[in-house]
Amino acid sequence: MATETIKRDLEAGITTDLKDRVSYGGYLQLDTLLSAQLPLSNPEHHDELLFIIQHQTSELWMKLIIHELKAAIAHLAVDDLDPCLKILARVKQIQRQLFEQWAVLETLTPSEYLQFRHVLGPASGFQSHQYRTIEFLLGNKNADMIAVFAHDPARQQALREVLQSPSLYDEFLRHLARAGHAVPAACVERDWSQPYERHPELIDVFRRIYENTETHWSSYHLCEQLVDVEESFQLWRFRHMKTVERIIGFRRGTGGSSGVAFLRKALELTFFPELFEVRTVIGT
Ligand code: HEM
Ligand SMILES: N[C@@H](CC(=O)c1ccccc1NC=O)C(=O)O
Repeated sequence: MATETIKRDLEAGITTDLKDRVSYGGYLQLDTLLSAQLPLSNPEHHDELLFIIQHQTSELWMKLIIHELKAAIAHLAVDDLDPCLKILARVKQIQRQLFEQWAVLETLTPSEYLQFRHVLGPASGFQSHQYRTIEFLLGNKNADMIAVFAHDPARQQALREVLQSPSLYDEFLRHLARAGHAVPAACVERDWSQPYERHPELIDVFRRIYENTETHWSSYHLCEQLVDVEESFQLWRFRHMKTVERIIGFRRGTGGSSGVAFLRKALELTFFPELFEVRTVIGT
């Protein structure tokens, strides 16, 4: 039998002269991106690159989530629900990428991680300003969280500004008030930097929406998108906690917290409490 060569020919139309033109690597700033992985272990530990890239890809996706959530908030502020719905559908898919990515890091064993953990010093994901920005944009306001950015006043100020602005949920409630729903005045105007307090009156607002879906279709759809986003966020937190548990057990974190116990407490936090509470009462 004749030997068959497996080869794809370059088509005549394929551009090969990219001098002074927009190229793949140039457009994407790949020199910058791919030179930003600098393991600290010496001699370099094989698995430190995995650790760095898992974090960097997570931070890139977080950058996009922030971009999208800020746009969603701006659309809600002018009662533009349709683009907001589309954005949240995208955010949900990015979140899926983020929580499914834990499977990659979970191939790191405790033995491997402990061989380079010491190079991390006091660094910790607790100091991720993008993660904290997302939490604030979604409405988990906690001024104490910005203390760890004291070494970087510009970042700390940027976070303070997000802390002091209405969250996605705040803007949704303001929209509902403008649309004629009986939203308590305390939800429409308040000190946005304070933690959100649940308002039982809102359960009736959401009950009306969930029991009259035809009349309130867009709001109903948005409620469900918010529930998706919260659930995806919780799945990320849960998988982070389980990954940490299997890699460092119940050791303290490099950031100084109790570790797994601290992460587990975050699972009790909720961004949109009334949207979960309404589920118990509709149809009753
Ligand atoms: C071996 C892998 C990892 C371990 C052992 C680990 C461990 C921990 C621990 C113990 C904390 C609590 C704070 C502390 O005392 O340090 C924490 C917080 C955090 N980590 Fe990780 N982590 C890992 C990977 C990641 C990755 C890949 C990300 C993605 C960006 C991440 C993001 C975060 C964030 C955002 C927090 C703050 C969570 C909160 O405030 O509730 N971690 N991590
Ligand atoms: N807190 C982790 C260290 C850690 O995971 C970490 C260290 C530096 C940069 C990001 C990290 N990721 C998440 O916390 C630990 O206690 O091992």
